[in-house]
Amino acid sequence: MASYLVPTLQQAFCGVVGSNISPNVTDTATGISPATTQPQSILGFLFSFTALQDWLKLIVIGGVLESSRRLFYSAYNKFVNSFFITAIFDDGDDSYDWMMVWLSKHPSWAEAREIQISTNSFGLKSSAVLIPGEDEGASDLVQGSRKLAYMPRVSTTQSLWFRRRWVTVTRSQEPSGYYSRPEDRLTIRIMTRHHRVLNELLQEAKREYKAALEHSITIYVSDSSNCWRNVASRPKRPLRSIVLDPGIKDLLIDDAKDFLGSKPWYAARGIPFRRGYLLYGAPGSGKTSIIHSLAGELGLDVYIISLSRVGMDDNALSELISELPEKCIALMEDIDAAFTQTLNRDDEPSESGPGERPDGPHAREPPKSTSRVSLSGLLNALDGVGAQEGRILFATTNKYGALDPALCRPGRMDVHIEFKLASQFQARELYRYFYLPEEDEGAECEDDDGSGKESLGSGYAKSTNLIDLDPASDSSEKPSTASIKVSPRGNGNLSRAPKLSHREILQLASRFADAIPERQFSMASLQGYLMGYKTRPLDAVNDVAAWVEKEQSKKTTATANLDDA
Ligand SMILES: Nc1ncnc2c1ncn2[C@@H]1O[C@H](COP(=O)(O)OP(=O)(O)OP(=O)(O)O)[C@@H](O)[C@H]1O
Repeated sequence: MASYLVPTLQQAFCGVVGSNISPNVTDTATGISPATTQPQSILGFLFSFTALQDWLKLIVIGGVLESSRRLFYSAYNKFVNSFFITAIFDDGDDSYDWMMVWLSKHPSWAEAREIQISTNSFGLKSSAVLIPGEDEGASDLVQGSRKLAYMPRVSTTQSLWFRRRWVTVTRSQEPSGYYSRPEDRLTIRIMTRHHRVLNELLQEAKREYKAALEHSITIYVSDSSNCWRNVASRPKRPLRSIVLDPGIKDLLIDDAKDFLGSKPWYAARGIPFRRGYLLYGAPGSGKTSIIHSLAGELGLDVYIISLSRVGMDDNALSELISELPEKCIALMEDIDAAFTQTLNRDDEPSESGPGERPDGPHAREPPKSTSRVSLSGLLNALDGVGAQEGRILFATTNKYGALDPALCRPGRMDVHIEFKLASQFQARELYRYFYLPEEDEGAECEDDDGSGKESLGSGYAKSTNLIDLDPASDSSEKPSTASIKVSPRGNGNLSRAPKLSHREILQLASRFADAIPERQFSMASLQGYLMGYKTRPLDAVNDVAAWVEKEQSKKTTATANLDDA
């Protein structure tokens, strides 16, 4: 074919060249100029039968070559891939966050030459603020701050070693969703034939991620598309910081721990593996705080179910509850509000049982429901067929009496606990914890047995000159801020705190508690009062009687106004 094509093309080419040399020369035989004949002869040649045969041959040979090339590459890729496991992680999935946190700490990943700097939290909900080297000596996360992450730029592939296996990591952006918005994707290829190595990598990444969250709990809420979204990580609150009447905290923690370890027991008896706690009582008495603290103690995430969320109805609620993970705390705050929003949330807490409305002058009409979640929808969601097993449900309310008995029955709410206004015992313990937050358990015991030993762990340094804190003693000897030496220690407000011994704090705590009338003030209001005396424990005690008087007269006026209305 080539032997045929070459002379013909040469002939055509020469004709064209010739026409350029003497463009005005006309072919005498035909009367047509060569410039017009040459393209026609080329076209004629190209579509002649013999040439078409040659084209066909070219196409067939080209096709065979291309197919063999593709076949070879696909076989080659298959062969190479058989030595690798490829895992894809999409942004928005928890596993993506595990991997990103793990990778951001990996030396090879951080040594990339084309770097993207990121303050992203990757679900840890604490943005990175420290530049590497800026925080010598400070441990990450413990102080609530993380280092910036150095990451390879998108579309680059980085390689690293994991358990003597070669791993390549590629960051890319792929269009996703309705508007094809680019979303980050991580592709990890591990040189191994076993999923075991991938699982080990995932386990390590998840472990590190959890360790980063060790000092915090993760809070989830449902978004407008009815999916659970990780919205915050909160520092764990020590159980000791919540002061309840003796026995309540132990009851809650023991019961919840016992439940979490009893899955086989429930299965053997065919009882649905769920537990519900109803915490009711005065506002600001620690219901929400104890739930968050328990979540930290039990290592569970908190899923907040808001019955009054826009778009929440029976179906959405049931779907949300069925999507809860196996071990978690589901929290429904102010469970009464969804059905009784016409009631004032600040009404006196009801002493009556569920379904028993208080009679008397303040009794109201049965409240109308304003929520799109119906009571039967809620009941079904809590223990219907789709209800998740293994979850602990906490519900809180200030109006126990307004709740439907069906909602409170065992199986839905197994344990009911009342939270009352502060007792003197609580006031004393609150004061003590407020000014001695770092006191260890041992120190508490030492003092409780009356030995009067002082705590070395006290937030307040040991005082050499003990002052007389006995209120019974002569008023001229009563402690006042003027009689306390102010010793600067460290930076910030605490540097202005006086040096008081452990024993002195305890004595002040007792005096503080004596001034608080039993069950009249919420713990939140006592905490609010002490906040005004962060560095003045003595003034807090000296001024408390006046504060109590003022608050009581405010309450009397408010009640009188309510009666007049
Ligand atoms: N028993 C308590 N011990 C220590 N602090 C408390 C206690 N009760 C309340 N507080 C403090 O008061 C504030 C409010 O508490 P919390 O939100 O837990 O009360 P609540 O009972 O859930 O109130 P509400 O019914 O209004 O939601 C918190 O900052 C908490 O630190």
